[in-house]
Amino acid sequence: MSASDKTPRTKELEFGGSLGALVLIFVLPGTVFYLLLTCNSDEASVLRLPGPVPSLESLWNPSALLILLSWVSLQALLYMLPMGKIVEGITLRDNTRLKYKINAFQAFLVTAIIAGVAVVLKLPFPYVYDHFLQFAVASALFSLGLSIFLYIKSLTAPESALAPGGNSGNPLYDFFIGHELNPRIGSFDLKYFCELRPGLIGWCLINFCFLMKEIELRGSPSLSMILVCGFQALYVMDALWHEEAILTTMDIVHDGFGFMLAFGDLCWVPFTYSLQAYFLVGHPQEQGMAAAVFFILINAVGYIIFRGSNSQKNAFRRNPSDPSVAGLETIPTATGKRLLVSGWWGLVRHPNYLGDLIMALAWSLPCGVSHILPYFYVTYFTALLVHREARDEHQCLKKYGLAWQEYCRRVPYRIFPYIY
Ligand SMILES: NC(=O)C1=CN([C@@H]2O[C@H](COP(=O)(O)OP(=O)(O)OC[C@H]3O[C@@H](n4cnc5c(N)ncnc54)[C@H](OP(=O)(O)O)[C@@H]3O)[C@@H](O)[C@H]2O)C=CC1
Ligand SMILES: CC(C)=CCC[C@@H](C)[C@H]1CC=C2C3=C(CC[C@@]21C)[C@@]1(C)CC[C@H](O)C(C)(C)[C@@H]1CC3
Repeated sequence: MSASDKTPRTKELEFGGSLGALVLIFVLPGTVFYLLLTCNSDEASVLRLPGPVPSLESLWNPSALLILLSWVSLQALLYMLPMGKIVEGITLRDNTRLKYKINAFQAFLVTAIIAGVAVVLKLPFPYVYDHFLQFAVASALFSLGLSIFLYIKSLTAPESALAPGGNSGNPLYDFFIGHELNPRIGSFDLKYFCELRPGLIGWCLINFCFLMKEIELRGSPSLSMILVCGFQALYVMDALWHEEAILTTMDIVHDGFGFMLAFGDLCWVPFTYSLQAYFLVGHPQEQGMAAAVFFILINAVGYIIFRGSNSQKNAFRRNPSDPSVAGLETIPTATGKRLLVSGWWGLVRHPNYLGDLIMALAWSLPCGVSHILPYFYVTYFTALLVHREARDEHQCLKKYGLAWQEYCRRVPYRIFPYIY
């Protein structure tokens, strides 16, 4: 291996370095349980402590762990089935390119058919609502176990396979960010698998279980529940349909696979992103048709900006002469790549984040304005994307230098036009 193949030491630590990583390892699971316990209480007030801490016995349910393991195994099986195409990822440090299976959307369809059969067989979907906290505990333990396995595995990985963002030499920090970039067992890519399948498809299934719980309690699903489940299902299906696009995201290209993404993908996403539907079961909200149309319009505006900008950049990066982007104004960079300065990417520097945030708001509005809790997602997501934008900005400045400065001059706003 030549010296340039080796992953250099990570010098600039993010998230407050190893102390920040230590705090987040406790704060992230703590937040999940705080939110779920609050949502379970009658008042559902984030400003009050959610009553007594549940006993350990009430948090632990071997059946929940067994169902979770069966779920992950089903998704792993669907991932491995010989369906879908194979594509290559970006070029790695050792000049190789990994191959990835593109079949997440098919996995979703098969899962939907299995769920449909389970409805006909009258399987007890509301069980997930009744034991939600126990599922969250099982999932948190599973992601912790996976992160420990990933860190131990990374200790025997070649130096070129380590993540540029998670090779600081500090075990705690590297455990949190992820030490190895693309950990694989044979051709099974653990990070790529976890990024979209068990968590995102699981999020949709959890929402569906909550909808079934509403039917059990009230005879039919509420309009609010239908809107929340519909909006979020559209978002998940969109992500699965455009699976190939995640191969160029910073999660796949820069961050390793460690506690942050393992916990994020397998516990944080399914158990906090489903909070609106969880809230609606215990705190029903009446919404009229006019309000529903308004929420659908907001979601549609967000989706058009999100999808339009992501597709524009993906088309441009794949082939700058593609007729859909060939007419757009660009600026050259020293790397040979160009930057778009018109179209969606001329509006703000992260139009895809703007669209994502508008959709996030549309997912909370059907839950009414009496509680703050259903607005957790849009609040957290704003913080996540502002932080993510700063990380990306830093990387782009390093990568493109003067050209990036010129882009910032031409497109002064980061996410919100004329505001930020
Ligand atoms: N729901 C959720 O929890 C989350 C959703 N997301 C969503 O994921 C999607 C992907 O986000 P993310 O991975 O953060 O990053 P982006 O898709 O925004 O990609 C950023 C990269 O795009 C390229 N780029 C930036 N500006 C330009 C330009 N003007 N012209 C051409 N290329 C440009 C640069 O890479 P290069 O030049 O090297 O190609 C830059 O590093 C977003 O829609 C985001 O909202 C993200 C995080 C969480
Ligand atoms: C607070 C915490 C635990 C941080 C971990 C962050 C993760 C939850 C997110 C990092 C990037 C993500 C992406 C998606 C989900 C959330 C995480 C994993 C994503 C799969 C959602 C669907 C989108 O369409 C997407 C595919 C663009 C997106 C990719 C990034």
